[in-house]
Amino acid sequence: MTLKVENLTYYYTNPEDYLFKDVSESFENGTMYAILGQSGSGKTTFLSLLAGLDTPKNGNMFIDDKQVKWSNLTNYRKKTVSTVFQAYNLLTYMSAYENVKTAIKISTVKFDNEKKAIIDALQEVGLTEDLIYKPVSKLSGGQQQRVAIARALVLNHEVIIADEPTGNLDEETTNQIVELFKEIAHKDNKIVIIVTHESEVAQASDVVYTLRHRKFERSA
Ligand SMILES: Nc1ncnc2c1ncn2[C@@H]1O[C@H](COP(=O)(O)OP(=O)(O)OP(=O)(O)O)[C@@H](O)[C@H]1O
Repeated sequence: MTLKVENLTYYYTNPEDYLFKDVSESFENGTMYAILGQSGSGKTTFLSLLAGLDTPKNGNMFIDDKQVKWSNLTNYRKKTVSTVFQAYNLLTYMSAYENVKTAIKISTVKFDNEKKAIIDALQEVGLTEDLIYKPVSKLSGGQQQRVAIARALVLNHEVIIADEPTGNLDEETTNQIVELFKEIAHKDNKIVIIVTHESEVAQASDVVYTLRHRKFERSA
């Protein structure tokens, strides 16, 4: 699958003050992408367009050659893209199992064996059985991020987007989470796009973009 953007332009209030203009890039499955850039350069804004959470001032987005309608992003969010955040955004009073189950409940995905799908996703991210029924508030940051990744994986969407997913984690845990994202791209054949300011994440990625001077530069 290819996720393609064409002439993407975004500004908040003043068109002269655009964050980026006429960005045209393609994202392919089996590939991990990092997006770097100074604070305030517009990385999260760019990601919110790819995640179907906001619409650009101009430009188009395509899945393979099918145009995504900006006027109806619900379908795109339900079927194509899953997002992982820096602050995990889990329901902390619920267990890992229940967090993943809730994601299924609010989606359109149906499983013959839902319990197996949930446990498979939690095992894929390396959570052991003794952890998956505890409230996630009792888990470490790295373990909580694994739950958030399992929640994104269970729906089997083609595009996994992550905004500073290792921003709250120590170096060793960061490396483990980066390896996990790499496996998701390379073994599960997904498109993985990560906004980061960390060099470990960029070094592990197949392609690195930097948002600099309001332009995207590709450096790998
Ligand atoms: N809702 C908004 N209204 C107006 N300006 C905004 C809004 N959200 C963000 N901005 C501005 O747009 C610019 C880009 O913000 P964005 O969060 O995309 O940057 P970023 O590169 O992700 O930054 P960081 O690395 O600090 O998270 C910033 O100058 C920010 O202040």
